[in-house]
Amino acid sequence: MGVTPPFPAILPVVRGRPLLGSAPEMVTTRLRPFLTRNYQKYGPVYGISAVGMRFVVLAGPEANLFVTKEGHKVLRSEEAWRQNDIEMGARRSMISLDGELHRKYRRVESRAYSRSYFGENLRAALEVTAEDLTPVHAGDTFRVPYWSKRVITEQLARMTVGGTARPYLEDMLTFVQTTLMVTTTKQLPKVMLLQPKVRRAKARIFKMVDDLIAQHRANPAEAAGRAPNLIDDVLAAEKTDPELWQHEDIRIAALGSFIAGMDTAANSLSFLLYRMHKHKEYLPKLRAEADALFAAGPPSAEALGRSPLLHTFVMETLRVHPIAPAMSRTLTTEVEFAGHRLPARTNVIVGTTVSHGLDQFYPNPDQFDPARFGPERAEHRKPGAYAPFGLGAHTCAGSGMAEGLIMLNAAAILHTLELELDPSYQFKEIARPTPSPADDLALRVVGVRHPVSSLFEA
Ligand code: HEM
Repeated sequence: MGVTPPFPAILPVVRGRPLLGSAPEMVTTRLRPFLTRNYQKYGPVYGISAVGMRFVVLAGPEANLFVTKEGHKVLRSEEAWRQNDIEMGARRSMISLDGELHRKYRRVESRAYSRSYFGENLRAALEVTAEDLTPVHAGDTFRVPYWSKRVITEQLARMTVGGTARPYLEDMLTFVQTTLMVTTTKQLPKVMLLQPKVRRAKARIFKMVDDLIAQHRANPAEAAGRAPNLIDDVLAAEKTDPELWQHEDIRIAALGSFIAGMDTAANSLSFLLYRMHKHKEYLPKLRAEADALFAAGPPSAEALGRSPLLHTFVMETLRVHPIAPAMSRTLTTEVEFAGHRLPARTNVIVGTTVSHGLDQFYPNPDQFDPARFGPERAEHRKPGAYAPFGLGAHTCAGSGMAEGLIMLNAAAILHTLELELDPSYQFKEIARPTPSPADDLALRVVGVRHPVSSLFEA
């Protein structure tokens, strides 16, 4: 981050703790309630400081509408993500770019993250789910966060880069989580990147991706008679614009689905599994939907999206447990927002999910209630009310893939297993760096409802 201009004179400023400022509240598990409390106290714009850094928060529906309309003209992503590129050995990546270059990268990379691409590769994703459900038996303990990470990471590997992440799961988690916690959320000191296990993980992951890139070069999709994936798309772009795509940039692009999608989608799936079994009155209906989905073999992506209760459950889970509660940006120019003039170079935090906790949109917002998203109430439809996938130019490029994977895995679990949450379990969240249920979240396998093979049988 660059030098932060002083706060404008009349801006309300949150009083933080001595030296630390509001840093302890900026951990991702505490950020949304903190930004929401201060939105309710000060309105849509206020200042906060954290260990000597100043940020201006733009929050609530006002901020969401402002970013949607004006964000591409006045907000820059580079400062927030540059350190991550450097640590990943790249010159640039989709998320750290702005303007025309960002649009170019996004055009190339987003096809392999899209809903339709997910639909074309659904069977490959379901094969991974099946592999990881097969060893589960009645009486076992189903470790929710571990199972979700293992399955989603492998699904992303097979679908987006045509490889396997099985031998690299621990390396992938160690490298990506530590790097993001140092460079992006800044909750760990830089020295953590020097730990031997992080350096070893980085070397192994880079080798895995470099080998995949080499294999794709040697066997282009068309010649090999297979459908192109993310690496093929990037290599095709390199051919037309070699200066834009040097090896390091291709490598970070190939790692993109893991950096952006592994923890985000897995943690959301874990929250969903927790919610489905905590609010167990919904389970009979959820199981009936899942059984109908698999009645004639694997469902289509469209059928998954049309499952009314499962879909609203996912939406409500993303409202209550958004894994990216806010976005970090820099103002490229002076702007006027909610009656305040903010100078160029101001570090802003856009509290995109503050609206998720406001009574004006979601009556009784702390209550988990999937019916909010049903056609009668559609509480999320009001402008600026719902943004679990961010807003503006950098809105999640993988939202279609994420929703598809989360719903597919949840439906397959509902169809095959009867799981139960211990009623005495005390739910805890951790920030690594995105919010996740704590590692001890587990469900008891009461029984097997249908064999895993039934996921594929017509
Ligand atoms: C429920 C799961 C997910 C959530 C809630 C989520 C949320 C987000 C958010 C909020 C952003 C914007 C970050 C910012 O502006 O600073 C983002 C960006 C992005 N996400 Fe996701 N994400 C999820 C899963 C995924 C998956 C599975 C993929 C890919 C396989 C993915 C790929 C991306 C990419 C490539 C970007 C950068 C887009 C750009 O810079 O233009 N995400 N995501």
